[in-house]
Amino acid sequence: MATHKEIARAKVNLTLRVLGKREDGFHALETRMAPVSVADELLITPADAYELVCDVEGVPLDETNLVTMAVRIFQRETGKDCAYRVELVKRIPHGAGLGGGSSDAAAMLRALNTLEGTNLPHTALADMAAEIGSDVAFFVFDSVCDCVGRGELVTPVQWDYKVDALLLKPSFGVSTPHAYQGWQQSQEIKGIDYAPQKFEWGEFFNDLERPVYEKHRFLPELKMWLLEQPEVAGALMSGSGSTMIAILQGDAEALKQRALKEMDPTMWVEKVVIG
Ligand SMILES: C[C@@](CO)(OP(=O)(O)O)[C@H](O)COP(=O)(O)OP(=O)(O)OC[C@H]1O[C@@H](n2ccc(N)nc2=O)[C@H](O)[C@@H]1O
Ligand SMILES: Nc1ncnc2c1ncn2[C@@H]1O[C@H](COP(=O)(O)OP(=O)(O)O)[C@@H](O)[C@H]1O
Repeated sequence: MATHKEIARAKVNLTLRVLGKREDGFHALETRMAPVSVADELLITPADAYELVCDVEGVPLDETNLVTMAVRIFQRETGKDCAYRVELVKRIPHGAGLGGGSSDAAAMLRALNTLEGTNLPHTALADMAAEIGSDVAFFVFDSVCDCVGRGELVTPVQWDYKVDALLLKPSFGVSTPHAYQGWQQSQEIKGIDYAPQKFEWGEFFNDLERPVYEKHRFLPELKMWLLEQPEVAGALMSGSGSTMIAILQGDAEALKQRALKEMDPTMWVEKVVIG
């Protein structure tokens, strides 16, 4: 059988409201998430036993990899062998708030559902996904969704837009648990704009900016710098960071070159389409 290719798109959070801490330690959320055009790839070939390889260093290749977790849950729930060699081609940076690992896991569930001929509905895959992580169910649908609960209760929404954006990620990442832990005690930094931004496609805000900006002062500086640039219609941190989303109203390349020169030459910068 030929190699099966599954695309795992990254996400951004267009809105993220933290409602409070739950008894199980997770935080209750309301978030609208949207896929973006930057993506990892899973190249899947039949083999004697399951095996995972990756083209970049630093991604765990043991049972903690979210792709492997997806395989184990699928095997348990369906009784299938899932003997494949999976080549993971990483293009989504990690610790970025772009959900790379979560998207890889959901892509693996979608691929197994096709390759093993199980034809499970998205809702059944989303139940498996929720065991892996709060964000994973969203990636099963691979479309704009409103997510509640701890993020795992997902409803696809009609969203007929294609929005050009520039993603900018400094070389440091942000730990998701740390972002949530700091939420309750955190304060706004004077002079930084946290207010919801309004677009024809909806609102744009993120309650995790407050705790993350307190710890990583470069991020609010980057946001405010972006908001002053003529090419930028809006700017917001994605998820728990450290990626900043700049909504474009002008030339992406000119903005990218200026950001690298004036803010940080080591940033990962990528032009994407949201939606
Ligand atoms: C913040 C968000 C926004 O979309 O994404 P990222 O920015 O990390 O990509 C998500 O809520 C991240 O989802 P995900 O990365 O799947 O989180 P999980 O593995 O389930 O949880 C990691 C840890 O984050 C905290 N956590 C996560 C989700 C949630 N609703 N409340 C929490 O408090 C918990 O401390 C948990 O142990
Ligand atoms: N398939 C995977 N790709 C990337 N990271 C993974 C994967 N599986 C597990 N991880 C671990 O998850 C961590 C968070 O990665 P990721 O989900 O891509 O970022 P984020 O939580 O910021 O969206 C990584 O540092 C890595 O140790």
